[in-house]
Amino acid sequence: MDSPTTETTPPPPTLSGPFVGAIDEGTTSARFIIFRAGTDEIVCFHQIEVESIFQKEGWCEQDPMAIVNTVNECIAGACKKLVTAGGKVEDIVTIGITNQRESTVVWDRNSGQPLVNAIIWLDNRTTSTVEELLETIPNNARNINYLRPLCGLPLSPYFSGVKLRWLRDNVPVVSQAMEKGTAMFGTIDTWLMYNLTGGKDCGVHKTDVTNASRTMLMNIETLQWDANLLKFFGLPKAILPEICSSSEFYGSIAQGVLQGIGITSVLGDQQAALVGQQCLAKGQAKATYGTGCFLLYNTGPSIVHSTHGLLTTVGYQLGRKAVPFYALEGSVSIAGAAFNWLRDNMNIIQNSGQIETMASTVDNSLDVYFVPAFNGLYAPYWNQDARGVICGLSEETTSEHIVRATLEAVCFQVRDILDSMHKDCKIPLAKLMVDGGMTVNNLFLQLQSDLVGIQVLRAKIAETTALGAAMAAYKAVENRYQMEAPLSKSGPREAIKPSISATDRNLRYQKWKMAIDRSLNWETSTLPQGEREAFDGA
Ligand SMILES: Nc1ncnc2c1ncn2[C@@H]1O[C@H](COP(=O)(O)OP(=O)(O)O)[C@@H](O)[C@H]1O
Ligand SMILES: O=P(O)(O)OC[C@H](O)CO
Repeated sequence: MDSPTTETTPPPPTLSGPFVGAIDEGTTSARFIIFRAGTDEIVCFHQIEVESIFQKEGWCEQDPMAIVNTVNECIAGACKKLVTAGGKVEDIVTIGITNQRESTVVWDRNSGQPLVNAIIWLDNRTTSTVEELLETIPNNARNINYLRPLCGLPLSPYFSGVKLRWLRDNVPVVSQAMEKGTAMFGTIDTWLMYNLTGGKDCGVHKTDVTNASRTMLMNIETLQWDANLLKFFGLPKAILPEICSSSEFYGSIAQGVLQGIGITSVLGDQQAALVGQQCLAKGQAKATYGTGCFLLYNTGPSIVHSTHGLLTTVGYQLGRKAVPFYALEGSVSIAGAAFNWLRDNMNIIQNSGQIETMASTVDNSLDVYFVPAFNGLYAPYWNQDARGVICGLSEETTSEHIVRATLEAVCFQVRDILDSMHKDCKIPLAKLMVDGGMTVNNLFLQLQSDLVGIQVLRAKIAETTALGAAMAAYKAVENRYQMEAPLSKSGPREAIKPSISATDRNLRYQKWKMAIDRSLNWETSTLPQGEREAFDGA
């Protein structure tokens, strides 16, 4: 018979801490990942898809409460797995937040409830707002780059300031709350932080420099909200969160399984991936392929203003007194999202596991080029009136060719960006570090290497975004921690090298450019006079 002590004493934990947790709230899914502190070892994680709502053509929303609930479920799920695996939740020393950027939430200060659905970053409803704002630029200049010297960004529906202005102009409950001083604005990091730290009762209202640098409202040099930018957009400062560094104490979790644990990092997901890939020195770059694709090139403490369509953004600031590091960014709005479209709208695939299998059954895309400009084209074109086109269809074209052309479309968009980076920075990249959901696809990485003519290095772990948030969070609580130190699974990364000739590559890129030409300005293109009359008369 067991002794009484054996019966009452819990088994000793078999998984020892310290651990660091990271919330990664992406466009397609949310996850909570628990790392062994100071390493890239994932102890456990829990992931749940987040539903997007498409009310009208070009619109994309998410329910802010569903985002919070999903994140809480992910936290509970991962912590349960930790305990099942023999770990202790108390050994989670801190947590970080990383998030889809630019997506905009407005809520009521008194109730803590959202006033509207979150407008997601790739939502295109604000094209008319951009047009109206362009009209206000002095000397009738209509220059999308007018605000670049202040915020590093072109005027585009992509950024939060434009979305916020649209809400002010089109949703009375928001404009009234702005006037009364009861509205609060946040990107997804801020909304999560506010809810996790107590909501209307004691929730903190803060963001970090990387997320703030995507609003068009923050001055890229001072890293503070800018009076001239606020005036341009006609927005009140009182609704904005306090801007903090990416690695410092923000607040403590108010309830639930992690109650009392501090939140000590916030980074936009692309900047978090830059950190997670350890691109911590000037000249290093990474590309993350998720819903969209985002290539960030670390420019060190200097601000480089692009003249070739890239964004100037904050890379990270790891501590209140730390020097901010900047980045040049090339943003592609539709990358993995094109496969969601093939699945949900076209029924060409049923799941992402089929993508590589299908695309591998054909040797090439049979001269099919797909520009998935569903919501316009971001870098380097910044053409909000572009729309998707599929060119080169023939009787022989099959769904396999279209799937392969979709993979190639992401690769060509990355080439567009790398060409711009080369022009802006003068030094061509020798290697590209890659991560994100699409990089499990081996064929895709080979195509990326082939179509750009560059060595592609796959990250050791897929979750570099969460890892970056965990690294920045741990840095804030453990000052002996060296972020540049090798991570536990480091060692040589898998390298994929180009396997086609430069002539072939350049020929195919020229065809891509022809497809791009057909996609640009589609929305506003007018029919030739005769055809217009025939159309109107029909
Ligand atoms: N094997 C695959 N091949 C190509 N694309 C894939 C594959 N697996 C997933 N994806 C795409 O990757 C995206 C999800 O990646 P993820 O990094 O989780 O995105 P996010 O951070 O935006 O939520 C989806 O759009 C999906 O279509
Ligand atoms: O959801 P992802 O990972 O494609 O990232 C979204 C970006 O942050 C949008 O700028």
